[in-house]
Amino acid sequence: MADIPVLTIDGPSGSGKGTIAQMIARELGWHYLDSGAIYRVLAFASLKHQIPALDENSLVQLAQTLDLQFHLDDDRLNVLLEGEEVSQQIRTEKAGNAASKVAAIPAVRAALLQRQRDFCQQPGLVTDGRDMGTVVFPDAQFKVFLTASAEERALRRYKQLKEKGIESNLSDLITEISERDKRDSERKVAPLLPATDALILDSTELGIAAVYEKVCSYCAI
Ligand SMILES: Nc1ncnc2c1ncn2[C@@H]1O[C@H](COP(=O)(O)OP(=O)(O)OP(=O)(O)O)[C@@H](O)[C@H]1O
Ligand SMILES: Nc1ccn([C@H]2C[C@H](O)[C@@H](COP(=O)(O)O)O2)c(=O)n1
Repeated sequence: MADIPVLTIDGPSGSGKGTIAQMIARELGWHYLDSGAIYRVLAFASLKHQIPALDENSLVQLAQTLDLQFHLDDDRLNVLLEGEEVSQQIRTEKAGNAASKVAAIPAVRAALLQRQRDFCQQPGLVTDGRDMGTVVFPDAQFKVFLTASAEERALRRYKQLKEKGIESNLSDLITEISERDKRDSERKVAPLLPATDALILDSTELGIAAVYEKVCSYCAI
């Protein structure tokens, strides 16, 4: 793993991690891991298999055996659970919150660690999440922590939902995002935190193209 280049992009929900990570993975032809999607699929699968939220042993067993596939297309990431397309279902705010809750269980995180590391293959890996630079790939050559104000991130989510024809309430989104930030940042294991050697980028005032340019220049692409 040591000689495989890895770029980690961590940050809170809606900061633009996935957008930038996918752009760079496509540009370089590197593998792409959306680690948040794993937690989202796990939460979704636990509902599908009717596992009670407090049944940690069953959740861990599900995490160990989760039948999950990712395919990165030209314009989106396709996610399959047990062969069934779930890309849209796992992207709701409800699914994000459910993911944040299962992700706070230390044994669940431990069960998913090697699965994430297995994505590290030649010619390289771009990955986004909360603990990619701190826990999963601590030796990554390039680490970015991408952030933005909660208001700006909620506004991005509001526009994203509107484009999909889904009406939402901006102040509810700000509340949901802030609550998720708090849970992800305050949990005991692998909290949302910049790695000490990460480039910290605040994108509140930056568009996608400007963030992409800054990350490319940091990685000397
Ligand atoms: N710098 C930016 N300026 C404006 N809009 C942006 C910027 N970066 C991303 N967006 C938009 O914000 C929305 C959320 O972006 P994205 O899904 O990449 O965030 P994320 O950090 O991966 O979120 P999550 O953690 O919830 O998966 C998308 O609609 C995306 O197009
Ligand atoms: N490395 C990761 C990635 C994600 N999570 C948890 C916490 C998030 O709120 C949730 C959904 O992630 P998203 O798709 O919004 O990036 O999953 C985590 O704990 N660690």
